[in-house]
Parts: sequence; C-alpha cells; structure tokens
Amino acid sequence: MENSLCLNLSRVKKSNLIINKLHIFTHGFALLALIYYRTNFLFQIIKIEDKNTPLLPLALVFFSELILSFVWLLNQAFQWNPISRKVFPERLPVNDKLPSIDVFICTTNPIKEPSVDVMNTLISAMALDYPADKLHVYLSDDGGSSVTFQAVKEAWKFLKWWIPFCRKYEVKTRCPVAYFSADESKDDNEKFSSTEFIAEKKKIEEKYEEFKRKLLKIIENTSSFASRDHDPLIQVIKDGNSGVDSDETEMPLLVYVSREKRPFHPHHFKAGALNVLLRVSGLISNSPYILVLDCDMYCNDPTSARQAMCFFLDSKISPKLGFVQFPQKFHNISENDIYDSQLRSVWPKLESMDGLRGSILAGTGFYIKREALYGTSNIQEDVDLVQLQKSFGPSNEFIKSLILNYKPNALKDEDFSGLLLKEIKILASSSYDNNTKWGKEVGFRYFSVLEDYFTGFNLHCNGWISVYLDPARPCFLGSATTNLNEILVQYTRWVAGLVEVAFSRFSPLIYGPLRMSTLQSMCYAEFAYEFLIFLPIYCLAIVPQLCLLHGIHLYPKVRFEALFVATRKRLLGF
Ligand SMILES: O=c1ccn([C@@H]2O[C@H](COP(=O)(O)OP(=O)(O)O[C@H]3O[C@H](CO)[C@@H](O)[C@H](O)[C@H]3O)[C@@H](O)[C@H]2O)c(=O)[nH]1
Ligand SMILES: [Mn+2]
Repeated sequence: MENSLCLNLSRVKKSNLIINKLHIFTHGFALLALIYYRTNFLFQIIKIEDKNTPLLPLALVFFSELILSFVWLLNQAFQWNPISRKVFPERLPVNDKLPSIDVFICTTNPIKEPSVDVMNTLISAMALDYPADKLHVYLSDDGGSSVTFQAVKEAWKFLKWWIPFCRKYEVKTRCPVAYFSADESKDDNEKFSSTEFIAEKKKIEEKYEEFKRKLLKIIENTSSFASRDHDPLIQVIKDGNSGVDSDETEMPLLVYVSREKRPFHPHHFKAGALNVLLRVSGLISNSPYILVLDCDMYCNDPTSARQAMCFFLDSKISPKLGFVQFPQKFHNISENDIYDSQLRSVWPKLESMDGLRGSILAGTGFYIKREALYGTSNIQEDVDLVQLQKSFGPSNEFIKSLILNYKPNALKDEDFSGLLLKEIKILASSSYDNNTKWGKEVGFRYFSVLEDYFTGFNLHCNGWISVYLDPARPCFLGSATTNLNEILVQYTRWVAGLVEVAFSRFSPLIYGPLRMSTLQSMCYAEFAYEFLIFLPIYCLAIVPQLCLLHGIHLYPKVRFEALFVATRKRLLGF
C-alpha cells in the first residue's frame, strides 16, 4: 500500500505476530491440559468418596487457576494483531486548509495543582505549532479560583513574549519550565550560538522569572483558593499591558471558563467540566477537533496537532476516526520506579489494541472529533428542533452550532455581545445537563468515574475507530503520582471506575460483542476484569504453602523416567 503522498503508514509487526500466536497456542494448550487434569481429579475424588484427600485446597487452587486462565485468555486479544504507525506531517496541506482545533485543559485546585505548573501546560498549548487563527485554548477552572483567573491573565502577558521567541527560533520544547531546565540550545545548531539569540533568550528567561514572581504574589494575596459554590465565569483573555515592543503577534484565542458549581448539585467531575467546555466552545469557536489535556500534562512536541491531522485528513480512515490517542509519558519518574508510576504495563496494551480498531481513550493527550462526541453528523437546517433539544438541552444557539457549516459569531464580535455571554453562561450552569442526553449519549459519559475509558468504549460501540501514535519524541509529558499514598488513592479510583462498568449492563463481555468485534471487547474486558486476579494472588500465596506443610499434594507427581518413556513412546512409537 505504498503511496508516496500518503499521510500515514501502518505496518503489521510480522515477527511479533508469529511469536505471539505460537505462544497463544502452546500456552493455551497447556492451560487446557491443566484444567482437564483438575476436573478429572476432582471428579474422581468425589466419585470414590476419597476422605483422605482434602477437597477445599484443591478447589481453591483450581478456582485460582480458572480466574488466571480467564484473565490470560482476555489478554491474548492484545497479542492478536500488533501494528506500528508512522506519520508524514510535511505532506499536510498548507496552513489555510488545515481544520481548526480547540484545546481543553482542566484544573480544579491551585493548591493541589500548583498554578505555575498549570500555566506551563497552558503556555505549551498556546505555543503549539499550528496556525494561530485555528487554535483556541480553553482553561476549565473547576475551583472557580481567583488565583487561576489572575494567573491566566499573567500567562497571556508572558505569552506575548514567549510565542514570537518560539516561532522565531523554532523552539522544540515550548513549555517554559522544561525549556529553561533542559537547554535545547546546546544542540549543534548555529542559530543557537548567535549573540542575538543569547541576548533574546536571556530577556525571555527574565520575563519568565518575573511571571513566576507575579504568580507567587497573587497566591500570597489570596486567602480562599477554590470553592464548591460559585457562579459561572467565562472570559476571553485579551490584551493587558504586556510591554512587548511591537505588538503584532498573532495569538491563539484564550478563554477562561469556570462553570457554575453548587454544593448539592452533581458536577460529574472531569467529564462534567469537559462537557461544559464542549458547549461553551461550540458557541465561541466550534472547532471540529479537540485536544484534551490534564493540567499536569504539557505539550512536549509542538507538532502533535499536525501529527494527529495526518490521520484526520486521511480520506481513507477519516470518516470513521473518532480520536487519536498519544501515550502518557512522565518527566518525574525515579530510576527504579518501584510502583510502576509510568504505567509500563498499560501502554503496550493500547498499542496492541491499535490493530483491532483502536486503543482505549486515556484521559489526556488525545485529539478527538467533536462530531464523535455529539453522536450526530450532517445535521441540516430543516432539522426537528424539539428532538434535538431533548438530546442537547434547551439552548437554541447551541443547537444552531450543530448544524453543518455553522460559523460562530463570537470570534468576530470580540467583545461578546451581552446576549451571547448570557447564553454561554446558561450552557455553563450546573443544571443544564438535567433531562438531556449529556453524559449518557452525548459528550463525555458520566456513568463511571473513569470517564475516559467509558467514553472511549461508547464511541467504539457506536462504530468509531481510533488510532494510537507513539512517536520517538513524546508529544505530551506529565507528572506521575510517585508516592505510595497517592498511588493507592489513584488506583482505588481507577479500579472502582472499572468495576462499576464490569458489573453493570455495560459489561464489555455482554454489551461489547453485540456492538464491536469480539477481540476488541476482550481487550476492554481485560481492563475491566483484571482486578479479579487479587483472588488467585491471595489463594496462591497461602494455600500451596499450607499444603506443603501438611504433606498435601496439589500437583501430580511426575517421575523423570516415566516422563521420558512417555515422550519417547509418543514421538518414536516404541
Ligand atoms: O472535578 C474534577 C476533577 C478533576 N478534574 C481534572 O481532571 C484531571 C485529571 O484528574 P486527576 O485527579 O489528576 O486524575 P488522575 O488519576 O491523575 O487522571 C487520570 O485518570 C482520570 C480518570 O479518572 C483521567 O481523566 C485522566 O486524564 C488521567 O490522567 C485534572 O486535570 C483535574 O484538574 C476536573 O477538572 N474536575
Ligand atoms: Mn493527575
């Protein structure tokens, strides 16, 4: 399928495929033999009413082996069709022809999520290598914190310096804290040794230090940091006095969004915040593609948007493509990483799913199609409004934004007319979702606290495919949880979210196969049921040892000579 102008290539990893399948068949055969032996043995004990062989330890070990075999079987779906991908962003159409992108960044609390880090994420997203008029960045502040609001305004002023500098010198690391701590100008590149560059870099570094000092001052002068009871506040951030000499820099749009929060009103955590951003951005920029970022995950490669577009603009896969997922990589991993903070065991699974209509959604670092989240396509002007209101809520303005070729007014009317702002505030109110399909069939789904896994599952069930791309230079870098306390809290939340799905009507083993391929549902099921291995772990850590002490045999006695004779007979026939 070589085509010199294709935007991306995928390749089946043939040697992995052969090894994986050999392993599946040999290991699968061994498991079947074990299960056959156990059932036979148990039946015999029961049949001859053997009182000398204790039944309980045998049953527990058999039960453990069955659970492990079940999880092993689900796991094999990941091995079925391993592929790797490559993109060619240099073949993309000219900037004018690129589609626009909205970036959603979520934060909740400036104490738990330090403002300086959140702003670094925001700055790196604003500085993405993408036409400025086609990039719109939305920061969702769930804490409604004045610290975050003021910090965004300061970040905007710093960006007036930072963006031209990045563009002029084609800076690769566009997150300031990462740029100034790992100096990429050490590269053997002439432009980095010019006196002009050195002077400019020094000036920008000073501006960054000044920006940090201002953030500290804001925090010092604030007493309340986050609230669970506040009105919505939506503001397009615009020119403050940045002090830049010639202010002609084209800047992406930056919008601060704090949705309404009320103490006894469900807010649906991050999924709720993302759905508000979907609605608000629908009226402001309405880009067909959306990048979602956690506040602690900055853009490490400014070309990620162009890399994602290599799939979205590929006419062969584009109509069905729901999202492009990049792996989460982390910058704060210790040498030994004893708790596997970098989730080494998870990412290969996502890559393997890529060969089976696509990886799961992993919460952050993905580009998603707005249409996939709305679950509707090509709505025409003569559409039945009442029907749409049942799904999308009462805002007619928002419903207009669903109609094909809708161009939002907000961008033209920079000052947001009063009417539009009023409508946007309604969209960001805590009760807007009530009696609509938001969170159920529209937007990010609320059913599980693991909104990413469950939303991705729904999209795949609805026929969308996804792509997993793991380029050599990580596109996004985040901070992982590294201490045991935080890891336990995080894993408990993740497992709770998966168990919610596993034992519901959405079980990937029942809901999945009717709507997606068996192999893909096995992958989703593996995530959902993997927690079950805690049972065999306990059993196998206790029962065999006790049996050994009491002289109970759990495994057949095999004498070497007998094995040799049996093998020779089978192979040589004598
Ligand atoms: O009510 C909330 C709760 C969280 N967040 C934001 O959501 C993001 C992720 O939340 P966090 O508490 O840091 O969860 P993690 O366990 O670190 O996140 C992982 O797991 C989540 C699912 O539970 C995914 O959504 C994330 O993308 C994934 O990185 C952060 O930016 C938060 O600010 C909100 O905006 N509102
Ligand atoms: Mn996090």
